[in-house]
Amino acid sequence: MIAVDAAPLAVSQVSYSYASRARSAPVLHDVDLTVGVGEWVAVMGPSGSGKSTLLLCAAGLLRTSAGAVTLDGVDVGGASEAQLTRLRRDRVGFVFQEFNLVPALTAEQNVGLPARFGGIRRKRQEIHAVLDRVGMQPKARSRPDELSGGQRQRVAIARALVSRPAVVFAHEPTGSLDSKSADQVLELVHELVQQGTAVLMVTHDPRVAARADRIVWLRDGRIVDEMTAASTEDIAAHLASLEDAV
Ligand SMILES: Nc1ncnc2c1ncn2[C@@H]1O[C@H](COP(=O)(O)OP(=O)(O)OP(=O)(O)O)[C@@H](O)[C@H]1O
Repeated sequence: MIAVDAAPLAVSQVSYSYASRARSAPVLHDVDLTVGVGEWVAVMGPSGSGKSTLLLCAAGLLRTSAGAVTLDGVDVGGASEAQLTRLRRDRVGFVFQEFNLVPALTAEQNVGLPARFGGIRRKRQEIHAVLDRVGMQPKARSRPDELSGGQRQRVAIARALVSRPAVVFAHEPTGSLDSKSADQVLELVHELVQQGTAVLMVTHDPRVAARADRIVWLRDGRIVDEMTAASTEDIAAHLASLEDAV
């Protein structure tokens, strides 16, 4: 068991209410969650249970209404916007379907981008080596609109691999992919985890969650269950039982 203060990600007693629904019940209630070095945690639960909100709070993209988030040793609630920007740029990776790559830049430029923001120019050789690892070296000069969904996700993961972030936040990383591309993306996530990165991933897909070390179940904004080493069938059955209970 990893001590909470040594974990790359620690969410402690976090609650969250959207301002537009301030009078209604919070969307997250007293959530506690720790992701250790080289640990892959999947968040599952019925639609509207608060998975995306939890991910955004954990990544410091939403300021929590109560509780604390420690990301790579930084108290997110006490950090300035500039500190948060640096943290996200240097220590955190995002694999989100919606905002993965900069459309105007080629694959190789996208992979080198976080370092450029930090004033570092990565060697082309290093970028091409990592693109090669994800099978995208031949497309190094292509822009995102010239790539398939799976190819774009692979470039996004190459960017995370090269930056060696402490934590990667992933939201439905295989959502729009065919099963072969999805398998490739999951294999790359596994490589990230082996490299020591902590991964927090929201997914609806039991096959994806079955690859994680641990599954955390949300219902009505609360953690109601945890599973380790679960089969796809067990996960699907548990999801169905929670959905029926909603
Ligand atoms: N920007 C927002 N403003 C107000 N309410 C919101 C906002 N975003 C989400 N909600 C509400 O907060 C609750 C949790 O939403 P969230 O998107 O976190 O759930 P989810 O488990 O990720 O859902 P899904 O599986 O459908 O993506 C829902 O009731 C949703 O309607």
